[in-house]
Amino acid sequence: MQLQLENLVPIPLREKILQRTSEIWNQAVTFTPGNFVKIKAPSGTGKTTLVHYLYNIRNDYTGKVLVDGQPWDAYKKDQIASMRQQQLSVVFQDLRIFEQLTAVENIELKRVMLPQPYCSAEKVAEMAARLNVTHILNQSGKTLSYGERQRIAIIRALVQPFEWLIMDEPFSHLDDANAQMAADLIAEECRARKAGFILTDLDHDNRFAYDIQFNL
Ligand SMILES: Nc1ncnc2c1ncn2[C@@H]1O[C@H](COP(=O)(O)OP(=O)(O)OP(=O)(O)O)[C@@H](O)[C@H]1O
Repeated sequence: MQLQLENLVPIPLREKILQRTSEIWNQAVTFTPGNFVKIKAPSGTGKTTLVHYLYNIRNDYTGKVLVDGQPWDAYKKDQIASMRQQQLSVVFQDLRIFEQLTAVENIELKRVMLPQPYCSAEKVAEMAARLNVTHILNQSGKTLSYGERQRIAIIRALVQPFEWLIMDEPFSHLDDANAQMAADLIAEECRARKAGFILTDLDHDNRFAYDIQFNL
């Protein structure tokens, strides 16, 4: 799946953005399939806005987000739903854990979405062990700490097939050791699928061998 931006500018941030230079906003950008992409920016400059545009849950922009050469609004709802099941996965900054479900139910919801699950239940258990969250799998979503929610949201994003994984500050609640374990798992899962990712973050980091980095 090819993702491209063509002169993308968020309408609410237009004045602010056009006063400075950005490697993303108001540019022609092609994200090469399979690449590990980092987008770095200080707080409040639009990382979450960009992630929401890429996943097509917000569209208050001028310019275009092109998916396989077509703007998002050229696709029908069922085509977009199918892309989100098969080609595009996401870790939102606000994590979106369903609080009325347990941690493992949050993961299962995504895993069994397809008639043929991409991952086995054993694989989920293995990922949970790697990220040190086995002991909280049956705990209610409501009671999870932010660091636990973040690791559950990462596993949930990894149980489906995808060509692109979009992640908004995915390690913001994790210490360095846990962040590196999560990064190693993400890199392995992306390589297994020959998939790429687009990750936003505040600062420079060496957690991944990034193919390309942009300043927002
Ligand atoms: N729907 C909206 N209408 C108007 N302004 C908005 C809207 N959504 C976000 N903003 C503003 O746009 C700016 C960028 O917000 P965004 O959440 O994308 O930033 P961010 O880079 O992800 O920030 P942080 O690092 O704090 O998470 C902020 O100033 C925010 O207040």
